[in-house]
Amino acid sequence: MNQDELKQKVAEAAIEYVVPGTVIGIGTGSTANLFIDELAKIKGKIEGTVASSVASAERLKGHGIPVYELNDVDEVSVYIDGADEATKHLHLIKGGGGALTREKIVAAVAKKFVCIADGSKLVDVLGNFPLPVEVIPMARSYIARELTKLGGRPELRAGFTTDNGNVILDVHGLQIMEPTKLEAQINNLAGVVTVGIFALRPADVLLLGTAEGVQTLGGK
Ligand SMILES: O=C(CO)[C@H](O)[C@H](O)COP(=O)(O)O
Repeated sequence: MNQDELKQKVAEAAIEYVVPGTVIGIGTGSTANLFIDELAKIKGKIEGTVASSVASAERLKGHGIPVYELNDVDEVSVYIDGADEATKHLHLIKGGGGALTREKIVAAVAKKFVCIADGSKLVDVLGNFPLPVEVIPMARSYIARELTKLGGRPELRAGFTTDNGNVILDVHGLQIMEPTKLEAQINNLAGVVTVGIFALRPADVLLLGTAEGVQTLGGK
């Protein structure tokens, strides 16, 4: 099976985690897109969704699935999203698609976070994938210097602006041995909006698409 087929398998498997009659949090990226397409088949069973990006909101609306503002919603039963890297501890790197801040907000609100990914995303140590950091534009140079002090090689994501009007620095060359510590450390830098480490609020469930089938890590 190729990567796209594995993504399709986990997108289908994630439907089991949809709680009928509730608002579902929807992530961003190619795997999340496949999940949206699956969700469309059962759209009558949910109250609606909140989306972690403008792109996902558009796709949901295209299927006729209601999309609410997060501020108008009291509860999100489950958040379903992809990842760029994941460990067996369910720590993640996210933000390859640039939606990390809204993804982290919806994940924080959700009662359960189900991460869906093809098996190639499972790693022993996070950091091979360049770590995205969303930064207020005026702090870009300062944050780049601070990230260099932490041992990384930050690169501005050229020509890219987030849905929040900010820039992204992709940090190469980090071996993230202590994800919760580094997440807090980078988040504490003045001018950082969000770092793409999801460890302080890890996934609750990780569904991995493999040639042998969908592997489930974490709780049900
Ligand atoms: O964090 C993300 C977007 O900001 C995505 O979840 C991540 O980039 C994985 O994307 P894909 O499902 O296309 O492999």
